[in-house]
Amino acid sequence: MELTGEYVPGTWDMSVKQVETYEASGGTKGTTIMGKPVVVVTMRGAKSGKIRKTPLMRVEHGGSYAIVASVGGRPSNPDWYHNIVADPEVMLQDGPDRRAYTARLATGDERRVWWDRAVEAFPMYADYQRKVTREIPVFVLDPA
Ligand SMILES: C[C@H](OP(=O)(O)OC[C@@H](O)[C@@H](O)[C@@H](O)Cn1c2nc(=O)[nH]c(=O)c-2cc2ccc(O)cc21)C(=O)N[C@@H](CCC(=O)N[C@@H](CCC(=O)O)C(=O)O)C(=O)O
Repeated sequence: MELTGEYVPGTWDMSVKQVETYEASGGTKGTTIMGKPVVVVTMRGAKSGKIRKTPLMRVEHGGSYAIVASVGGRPSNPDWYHNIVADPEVMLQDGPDRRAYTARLATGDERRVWWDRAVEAFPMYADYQRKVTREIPVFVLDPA
């Protein structure tokens, strides 16, 4: 189910520009960072109700994805974390493919499995986790 409403870009220029390039090229440009694949997740703002779009590392397995609220190892969760908690119905664009997913916070064994997949896809996640005391949240996105 498509998310409708006014898109309001975030405040990190790098992320905003990556979304613009990704979408303007139909998912053929701006699809990597540091040589690793990136997806774009569209969500609803928890406070504003506006449409928000966030580029995140691509972690995929069996048609489901994980998105990792690492924010480069900052001490607090990113704003987008609160959006997903408030409304788990998102769109995820992986290259040219854009589909609806339902997100859930991974815990216990499931988080361990997906965390390992995430670190395999983007090893810096392990460095980020070592830097912070918070347990970096991992959401699993299943096809809606
Ligand atoms: C800077 C802030 O963005 P943020 O949601 O905290 O997200 C910070 C970063 O995680 C975000 O920029 C990511 O795209 C960075 N990032 C990754 N960030 C990650 O956390 N994990 C990744 O795997 C990741 C990969 C990645 C790849 C490429 C790239 O270009 C960036 C990448 C922001 O733009 N805030 C807005 C508000 C955003 C928002 O969603 N507000 C909500 C309210 C949220 C709340 O309730 O607190 C609303 O509209 O209602 C603002 O201050 O105006």
